[in-house]
Amino acid sequence: MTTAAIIVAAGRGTRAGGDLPKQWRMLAGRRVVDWTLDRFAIPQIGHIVLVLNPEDHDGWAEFSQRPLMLAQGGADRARSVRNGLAALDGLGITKVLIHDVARPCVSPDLIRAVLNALDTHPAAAPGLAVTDALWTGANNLVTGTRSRDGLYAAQTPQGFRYDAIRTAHAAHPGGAADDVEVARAAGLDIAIVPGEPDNLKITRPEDFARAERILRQDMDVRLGNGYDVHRFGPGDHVMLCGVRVPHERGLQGHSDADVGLHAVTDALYGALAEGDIGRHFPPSDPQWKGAASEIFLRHAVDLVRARGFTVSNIDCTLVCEYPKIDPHALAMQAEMARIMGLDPTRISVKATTSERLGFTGRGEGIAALATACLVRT
Ligand SMILES: Nc1ccn([C@@H]2O[C@H](COP(=O)(O)OP(=O)(O)OP(=O)(O)O)[C@@H](O)[C@H]2O)c(=O)n1
Ligand SMILES: C[C@](O)(CO)[C@H](O)COP(=O)(O)O
Repeated sequence: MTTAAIIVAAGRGTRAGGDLPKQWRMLAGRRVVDWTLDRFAIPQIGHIVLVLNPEDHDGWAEFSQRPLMLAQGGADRARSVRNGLAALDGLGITKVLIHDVARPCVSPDLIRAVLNALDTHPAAAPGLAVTDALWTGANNLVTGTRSRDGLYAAQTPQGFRYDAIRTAHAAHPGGAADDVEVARAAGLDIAIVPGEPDNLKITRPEDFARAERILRQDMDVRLGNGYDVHRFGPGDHVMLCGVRVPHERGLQGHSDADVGLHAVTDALYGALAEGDIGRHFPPSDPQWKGAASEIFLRHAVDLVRARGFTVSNIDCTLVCEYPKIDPHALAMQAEMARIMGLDPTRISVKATTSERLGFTGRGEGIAALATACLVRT
């Protein structure tokens, strides 16, 4: 995939106030950075570079575990962008989008419109035609008027043919407000794509409330549940939530019989009203014999993303007397987070016995239940 997005997130957000730089603050239940990154999780984009401030140690630790590239921020926005562009060297990138982390309400439609415009132009960016009358002023008095004709408010993502913007940034003396300014200095033609009024940049404290209203207005929340059971048989380990757990017996099944991953996968399909694992991976099909259940979970997560949803959280409960789950629960959480490309704090793995009652109580098998919450904005 030769299209990349650079999300510049190294600023300090001084105008927005607050205890943390604005990208790390909560907005409609998630951090600003999470909203923005999710907007770019579309099939057309193959690589995402997140540009982080060297002081944001927790961010570096967290995002280095994710399927993302990281680059170090510079002293100003333009230098952060340059570092992001350099991180993409040698990957054969043809188109690149450059976006402010502080614009979490950007729509996937706008992202696609900018990308499409790059088929016919070396550069393209969203601009919002100015509709208000314009004045000059001083000391709270109007000192003049200006024509609004031909004026646009600049937005991001700004899109470029990669080689052209890499060369343009290398030649620019610095101090540009945005990448369009850099591209213009290099003589590139820049197409204006209609911007979106909701694609605001969080700049001042009051912008958080507006962004929150925008993100909540179209929120679509879906819940799904999953339930699965596998019977014990011969073996020396069980696969549970992606982790190999030593045990005196194994679980029987057509695949690797990972009852935990199956319940989570079914919860995701359920939330999308997309049936269950059996519909997507029929047990009658020999190619799934002994298959790693990670394949099923990845398929469900890809479907979630293709439908425009993100996984908000997962809660999985394993029901068995033995093996004891507690010593493995953190590894299971980490493994599911890896498979699903999620932060581990969004995934819960817990276990209960059934007080020696029923088939799980008699040690005949293991059951798993899962709930998934999906969100589309
Ligand atoms: N050295 C910098 C400065 C800014 N940015 C990013 O550039 C975008 C637009 O900048 P702005 O809104 O000005 O953000 P801040 O610089 O964080 O805000 P402020 O100017 O209020 O401190 C933001 O996503 C910001 O994180 C960056 O990556 N590196
Ligand atoms: C790039 C930009 O978002 C275009 O509107 C903007 O210029 C960056 O933020 P700043 O407030 O100008 O630093």
